[in-house]
Amino acid sequence: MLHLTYFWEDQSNMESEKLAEYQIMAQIVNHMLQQPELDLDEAVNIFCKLSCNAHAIVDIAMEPLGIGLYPVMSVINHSCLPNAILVFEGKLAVLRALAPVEKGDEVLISYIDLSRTTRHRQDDLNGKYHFTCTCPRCSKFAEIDDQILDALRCKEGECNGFFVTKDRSYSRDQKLECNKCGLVKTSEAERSAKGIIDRLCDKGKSDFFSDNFQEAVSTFKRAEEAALDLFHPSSFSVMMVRNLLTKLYTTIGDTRAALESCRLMTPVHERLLQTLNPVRGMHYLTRGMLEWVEGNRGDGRNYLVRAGDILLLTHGTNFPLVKELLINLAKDHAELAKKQEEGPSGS
Ligand SMILES: C[S@@+](CC[C@H](N)C(=O)[O-])C[C@H]1O[C@@H](n2cnc3c(N)ncnc32)[C@H](O)[C@@H]1O
Repeated sequence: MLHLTYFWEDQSNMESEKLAEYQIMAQIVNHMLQQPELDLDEAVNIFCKLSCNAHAIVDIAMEPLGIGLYPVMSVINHSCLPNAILVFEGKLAVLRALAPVEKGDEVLISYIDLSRTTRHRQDDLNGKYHFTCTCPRCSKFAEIDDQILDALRCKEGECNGFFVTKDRSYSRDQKLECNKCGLVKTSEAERSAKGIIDRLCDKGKSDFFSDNFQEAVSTFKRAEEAALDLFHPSSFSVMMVRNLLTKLYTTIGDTRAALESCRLMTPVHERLLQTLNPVRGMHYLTRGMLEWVEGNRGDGRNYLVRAGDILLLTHGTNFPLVKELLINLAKDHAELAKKQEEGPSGS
C-alpha cells in the first residue's frame, strides 16, 4: 500500500468530472485486486494525491517519457516564471537553478508546458493541479493581445477577429467572445478546432511510421493550412504543426524545407518562452544545425552558441547531447582562431 502523507490535496478542489474518473479507477483497482477490505475512498484519495504530486518525466526536448513520484520534489510549488527546473537523468530527478537563489527565496519550478498563453496555462494548471496561478506572468491575463496569439479565429462573415475572455475564473466551458464582432462561443468550439488539427497530425504521424513519407508531408501541410485558417499565425497550434514538419523534413533529408519551417518558429519561441527554457534551447540547436548544413555558417554558429548557453544551464554537462554540442563548438572555435591566425591567405 502506498503511504503518501505529503502534501495532501483536498478533494474539494477537484473537478467533479475528475473525481468521478478516480472513483471509476478505484473500482477497477478493487475489481482487479479482489480485496473486499480495500477502502474505496482511500483509493480515490491516493489517485488525487498522485495526480497533484507526480511529475512528468521528460527528455531534454521536454517530450514526456512517463510519470514518477518524487516525495522531496513534491514540496516545490509552480511558477510560470520559474527560478529552477526539474530535469531527469534517466529516472533520477535533478533540480537545477535558473537564476541566483537568495536565502529565503522560494524555489519554484514549472509544472506545465510554458509555451502556451496565459489562459491555456491557467486551464492546464486548474485541470491538472487544481489551483489558479498568480505569478507575474499570469497577472498579464487581462491583456487581450496575449490571448489573441493563441485564440480561435472568428469566421462570422468578414470578421476575422479572435475569441477571447475577460473571465479569469476557470471552467471547462468558458464563455469566449469575439474581440471584434462580439459573437459568443464556448471553449468547446476551440477544443473542436484543435481536434481537427490533432487528427491531421495523428494521421501524419501514422503515415510517417508506415514509411509513407510523401503522404506524411502532404498531411502535415494540410494540418498547417488548417491551423493557419483556424488560429493566429503565431499560435501554439501552428507552431506545433511546424515543429512536426521540421522534424519530418529533417528525417527525409529535405534540410532546406526543414530550415524554412524552423525559421518561422523562432520568433514564436522567443515570444512565448523564458530565455532559459530547454525547449527554446533545443529549437536553437535545430535551427543552428540546419543553418550550418545549408551553408549559413555564421547563423549556424550563432544559434548553436545560443543553444549551448541555455542547455548548459538547464541540463548541465551530463547529457550526451549537451556534451557533444559543447565539444563541437570548442572545435569550431579552435578552427576559427587558427584561420584568423593564418590570415586571409590561410582561409
Ligand atoms: C506538488 S504540490 C506542491 C507542494 C504543495 N504546495 C504543498 O504544500 O504540499 C502541488 C500542489 O501545490 C499547490 N500549488 C503549487 N504551486 C502553486 C501556486 N503557484 N499557487 C497556488 N498553489 C500552488 C497546488 O495545490 C498543487 O496541486
